[in-house]
Amino acid sequence: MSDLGTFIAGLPKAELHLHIEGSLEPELMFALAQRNGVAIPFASIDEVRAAYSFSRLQDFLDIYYQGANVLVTEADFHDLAAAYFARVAADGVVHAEIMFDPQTHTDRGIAFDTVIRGLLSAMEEAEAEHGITSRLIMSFLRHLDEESAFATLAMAEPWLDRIAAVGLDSSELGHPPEKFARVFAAARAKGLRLVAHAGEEGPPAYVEQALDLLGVDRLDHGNRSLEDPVLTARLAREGMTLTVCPLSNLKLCVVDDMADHPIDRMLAEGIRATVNSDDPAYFGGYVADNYVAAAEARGLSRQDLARLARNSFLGSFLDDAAVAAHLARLDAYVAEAR
Ligand SMILES: Nc1ncnc2[nH]cnc12
Ligand SMILES: [Zn+2]
Repeated sequence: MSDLGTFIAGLPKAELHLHIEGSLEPELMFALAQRNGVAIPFASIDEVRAAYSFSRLQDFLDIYYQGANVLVTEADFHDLAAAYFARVAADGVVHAEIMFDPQTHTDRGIAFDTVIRGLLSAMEEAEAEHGITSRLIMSFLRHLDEESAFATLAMAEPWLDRIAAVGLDSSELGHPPEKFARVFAAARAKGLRLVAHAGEEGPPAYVEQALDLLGVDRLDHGNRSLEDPVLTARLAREGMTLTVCPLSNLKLCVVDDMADHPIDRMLAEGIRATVNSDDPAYFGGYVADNYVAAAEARGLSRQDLARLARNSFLGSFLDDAAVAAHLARLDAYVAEAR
């Protein structure tokens, strides 16, 4: 590993933008397809990987929802999340706030309880085995209607003490945040934190809606905010965390080239940007790979990388004491590496 790679792998960090269904590696997809007798339209693992070529978000989503069909039992959800935690333990991840999409599973007859029990047991194990703490974010699929989101929130009722936040993902264009303003208000009233994807493919106006109509605590992606200088200044002024995903942006053509990635511009504008993997099994890398790709393409310094890791704790839903402890460990690591 390069010096840069070694520094990044050891840098304590939180991952704040990770869809657990997007960490389904082709090897596990095949194993689960066999275990559950589910047919998949691929003859080999190489064929699966060859299909991962996308020119927009929707190309990816079509394949991602198809892949999720192999997830059936509580053990499947457990194994999926356990594989993620084992993998990112090597990436310096000490805390992860992971999204799951209940509707992807409940709409095909899998019980909400099956999904969440599997994920929660893997999260408990990850803390014991890898020292990684984690939180759950329940994301609503924005291509579905408000009624379906409300039904999902109702299913989550017995589990609210184990869910940190709700999120909003899937096809952005044509599904503005305003469509979910009432569901987000209801989630807020139940004590949940709020995050939403906005400004990945959607315009700056969608980011404004996420802030003003949903009242999000954190913004997923947010790239297109930079098209609007007033919005850019507002995000910086309000200390809004952006969970940016460089390899995802490249794979989904949000940027044409990593050399054009705006991560350092976000930092220069004073935005609390973080680096995350989004759907690592589909986009060619886990969180440390995202730091390395951005650092190499944009010439990020160790100071920039430490800033990004620092932002990941500041933008997390951990309490102040836990954030302070992580920051102290991060500072010690950076001082030691000098
Ligand atoms: N990058 C992304 N954007 C929107 N929805 C998603 N679901 C999983 N990954 C996503
Ligand atoms: Zn995402």
